[in-house]
Amino acid sequence: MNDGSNTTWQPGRTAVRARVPVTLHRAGHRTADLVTFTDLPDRKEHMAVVVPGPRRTVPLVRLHSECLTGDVFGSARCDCGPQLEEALLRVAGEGGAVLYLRQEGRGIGLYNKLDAYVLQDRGNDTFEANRLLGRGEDERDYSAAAEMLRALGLTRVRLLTNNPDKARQLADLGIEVTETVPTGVYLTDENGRYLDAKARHAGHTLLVPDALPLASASRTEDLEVSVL
Ligand SMILES: Nc1nc2c(ncn2[C@@H]2O[C@H](COP(=O)(O)OP(=O)(O)OP(=O)(O)O)[C@@H](O)[C@H]2O)c(=O)[nH]1
Ligand SMILES: [Zn+2]
Repeated sequence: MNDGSNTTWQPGRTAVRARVPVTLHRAGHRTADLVTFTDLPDRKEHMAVVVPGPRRTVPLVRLHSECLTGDVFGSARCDCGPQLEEALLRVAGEGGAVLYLRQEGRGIGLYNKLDAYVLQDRGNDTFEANRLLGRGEDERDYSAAAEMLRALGLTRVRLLTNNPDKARQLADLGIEVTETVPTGVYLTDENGRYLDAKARHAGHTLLVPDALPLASASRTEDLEVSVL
C-alpha cells in the first residue's frame, strides 16, 4: 500500500489509509476502529482509535502523547497511563477519538526522557531537566493531529485535556475546539512534583471532573484521585 512517503507533503493531503475494527479490553470490551493515515506531515506512525458517536453531538477527542513508560509499563512517575485509560473508556462510551501521537517525552524521545528522569532525581523539575539536556521544555507540535482530525471529518471537537497549549495549537491549525473537557488528575507517591510543575509552569488546569470514570482496578488500585 502506498503511504505517500515519496511525495512532498501539503496541508490537507492527509487521508485515512486503513480502518481496522478491534475490541478494546481496556475500554469495557467495546469495539473501536484503529485508523492509520497517509501523508502525515512529520511522517511518524501516529494512529487514531475511533468510536462513532451520535451525529448531532460534538465528538470527544483526546490528543494523547506517547509515553511508553506510563502507557505500557504503568510507571507511576507520570499520570499518562491512567489518562489514556480514562480517554479510551470515555470515547468508547460516548463516541469520539483518541489520537495516539508519537511524541514521546514531549517530543524529545524516550532515551532523552529517561535522561531527564535522572536529572529530576537530582532535584531538577521536569522542564528544567529538558533545558539542561539542551532541548525545548515542550517540543510538541500538533500539525499531524490537526491533519488526522480533518481526515477523519472531525473539525469541531470537545478536547479532553488539562493542557491549554493543545487547545490553542489546534485552534490555530483550524480545528474548532468547542469545549475543553478536563481529564483526571492521578496523583501517586511519585508524581506530585511532576504534576505540580505542569500546573505552575505550563498552566495545566488540574481539576477533577465530577464523574471520573473508573479505570480498571488492576491499574488504579494504588492511585488516588486528588485535586492539587
Ligand atoms: N521530557 C519529559 N517528558 C515527560 C516527562 N514525563 C512525562 N513526559 C511526557 O509528557 C507527555 C505527556 O505530557 P503531559 O505534560 O504529561 O500532559 P499533556 O499531554 O500535555 O496534558 P494532558 O492533555 O492534560 O494530559 C508524554 O509524551 C510523556 O512521555 C518528563 O519528566 N520529561
Ligand atoms: Zn507519562
